[in-house]
Amino acid sequence: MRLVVTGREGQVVRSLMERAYTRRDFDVVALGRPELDLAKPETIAPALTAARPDLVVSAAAYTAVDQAEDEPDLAFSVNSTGAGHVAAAAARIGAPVIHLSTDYVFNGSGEGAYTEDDEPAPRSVYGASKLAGEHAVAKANPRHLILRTAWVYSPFGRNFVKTMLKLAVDRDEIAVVADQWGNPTSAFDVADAILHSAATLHGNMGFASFGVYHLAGTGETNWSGFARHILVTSQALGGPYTAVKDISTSDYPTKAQRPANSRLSTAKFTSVFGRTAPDWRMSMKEVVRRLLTEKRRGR
Ligand SMILES: NC(=O)C1=CN([C@@H]2O[C@H](COP(=O)(O)OP(=O)(O)OC[C@H]3O[C@@H](n4cnc5c(N)ncnc54)[C@H](OP(=O)(O)O)[C@@H]3O)[C@@H](O)[C@H]2O)C=CC1
Ligand SMILES: Cc1cn([C@H]2C[C@H](O)[C@@H](COP(=O)(O)OP(=O)(O)O[C@H]3O[C@@H](C)C(=O)[C@@H](O)[C@H]3O)O2)c(=O)[nH]c1=O
Repeated sequence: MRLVVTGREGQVVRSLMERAYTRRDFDVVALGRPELDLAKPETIAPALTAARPDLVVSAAAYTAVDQAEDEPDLAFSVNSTGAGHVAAAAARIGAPVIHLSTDYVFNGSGEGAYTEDDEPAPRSVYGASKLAGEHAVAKANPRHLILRTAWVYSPFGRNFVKTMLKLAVDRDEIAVVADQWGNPTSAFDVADAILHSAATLHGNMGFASFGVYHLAGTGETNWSGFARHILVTSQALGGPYTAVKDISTSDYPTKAQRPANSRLSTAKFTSVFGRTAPDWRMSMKEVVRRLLTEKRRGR
């Protein structure tokens, strides 16, 4: 089965390439700029058509949450218009699309974990552009899976785990918000879920499983708890450690507002696809171990 994925250097794209490398049943092709530029709609259909996908994975996005507040037009053109064109091109080729979205579509005032039936109401330009992207994808290609994930980390690109390990080297203490709750998710677990759901869709194309799903690491924490666990794990593996101080959102002003609660219920994905992402602490340990090993090897 040939998967064509948008983006080349993103966390999820690189994790997908790595996970598919050892599998005979998947051939993954990554398309990035300049041949596929989500901000240039005219590049999208030709690049996707030439790559001959059985299924398209729409993983590229404008992900700079604070910067998006200053560049709303670009964020919407990439995350909404561009995503819509990807889904439309896939439909014309006859391919389903798996599109990635975010917990930041919710406003965070809810109490428990959000389900797919809860009403999104984004607080940020990034969240609003991703919600508009969900609508554009669903309209352009009825054969879609929209996977909302959260707090993604990996050995690749920019993410919270890498930031904390870097800050720990020369800070005596890191102050981190303790009043925003969610589910840290390894990009490798997202990649595994994409491969699993792609195989399910391919094996049973008439199966009514298209729609919106939540897919995140099992277990919840806040950013401060996440930071503390990263650093304790790093210390246990011989890496950098520093203390973490709990602060509140008002002590850490940012351009974009983030939800106080963006926990995602993954029950629907589990019940339809028969799979649950591992506990976030287990997956995080593997990523920290790999980052420390790569650092020791000078990579
Ligand atoms: N990171 C997170 O915490 C979360 C991410 N998500 C969603 O998951 C998906 C994957 O995220 P993640 O892997 O972390 O993203 P990254 O930020 O790691 O990578 C984004 C990718 O998108 C590419 N890209 C950006 N703009 C364009 C463009 N105009 N045309 C083509 N490609 C472009 C980037 O290319 P280049 O390398 O050239 O810049 C990069 O390869 C996204 O849809 C994101 O919204 C959802 C929840 C959490
Ligand atoms: C670096 C740092 C961040 N923070 C806070 C700011 C913010 O509230 C929270 C997370 O910060 P970051 O900016 O690293 O993460 P952020 O860019 O908000 O991460 C989001 O990215 C997008 C793409 C998503 O889709 C989301 O699911 C989510 O993962 O931690 C601290 O309190 N102290 C710190 O030293």
